[in-house]
Amino acid sequence: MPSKSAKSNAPVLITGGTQRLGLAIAEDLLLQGYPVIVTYRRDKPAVQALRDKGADCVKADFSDEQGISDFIGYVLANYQALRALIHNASQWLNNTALDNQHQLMQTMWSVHVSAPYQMNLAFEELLKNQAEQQAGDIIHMTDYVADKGSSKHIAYAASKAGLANLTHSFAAKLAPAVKVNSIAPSLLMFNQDDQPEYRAKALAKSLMALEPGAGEAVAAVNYLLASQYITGRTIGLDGGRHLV
Ligand SMILES: NC(=O)C1=CN([C@@H]2O[C@H](COP(=O)(O)OP(=O)(O)OC[C@H]3O[C@@H](n4cnc5c(N)ncnc54)[C@H](OP(=O)(O)O)[C@@H]3O)[C@@H](O)[C@H]2O)C=CC1
Ligand SMILES: Nc1nc2c(c(=O)[nH]1)N=C([C@H](O)[C@@H](O)CO)CN2
Repeated sequence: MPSKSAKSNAPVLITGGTQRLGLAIAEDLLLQGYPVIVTYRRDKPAVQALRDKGADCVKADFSDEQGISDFIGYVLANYQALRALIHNASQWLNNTALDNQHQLMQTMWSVHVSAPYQMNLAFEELLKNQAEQQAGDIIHMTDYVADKGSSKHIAYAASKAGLANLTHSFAAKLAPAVKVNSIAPSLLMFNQDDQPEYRAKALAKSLMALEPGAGEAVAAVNYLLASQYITGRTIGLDGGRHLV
């Protein structure tokens, strides 16, 4: 059973929950006593480690329609309620990541917009089924560049803007049983292959000029889960980048 701090024994579903921010969120919620479902694409040690902690780890690729449909079918066949749905899965593709620009935009749209859109619709009743005491939650992990754009990640930024727009529509559609919010990070965690020059430039983009780590995202998720009132809003985790 979940700890006192966990308001419901319905699971939290985190897409892309086996590395970096998603993994940190999944591990924190497991420690609080929430049941957790995570999705992953690539096998890695964290998958078994999460299974050992009781998580349901489901292999799923949201870059195509069948992958999204298969995953939705699995959840509907195996679960009757969800405490929260956290759309974290993402590919940070730059403008030249694929030769075919149509495929690049399709992939970004599929992972960042179509998959969250279809899951939000398909899981509406599951999120409402647990709302006896606490509203259910949908959290969209967007990005600072959803508002500002990105010259090097154009399709990525556009798709994150689409995801941010889903927050407005679904907040209005699902209230008051379900709250729907975005978390819009800028730099939280570098990638292992980020070079010193890139790191220095990235740090200089914000007033705080630091790499805070996954804890910022974990704290923001917990704030939203605990709130009775916030919906249709975006929490910016960007170190004051908008004022630089
Ligand atoms: N890290 C940061 O500083 C920032 C992060 N964000 C956002 O926060 C979220 C988490 O960031 P971060 O932890 O760095 O994310 P990652 O780049 O580490 O990706 C998270 C997960 O998404 C999964 N994923 C990728 N493509 C697909 C796909 N086609 N179908 C299903 N799953 C997929 C991956 O699964 P697998 O590993 O199994 O392939 C991966 O584990 C993302 O939405 C990101 O855009 C925004 C701004 C800054
Ligand atoms: N899916 C991902 N999206 C983003 C990542 C990432 O690693 N995976 N990283 C960033 C950067 O940190 C950027 O915010 C600062 O350079 C953006 N999105």
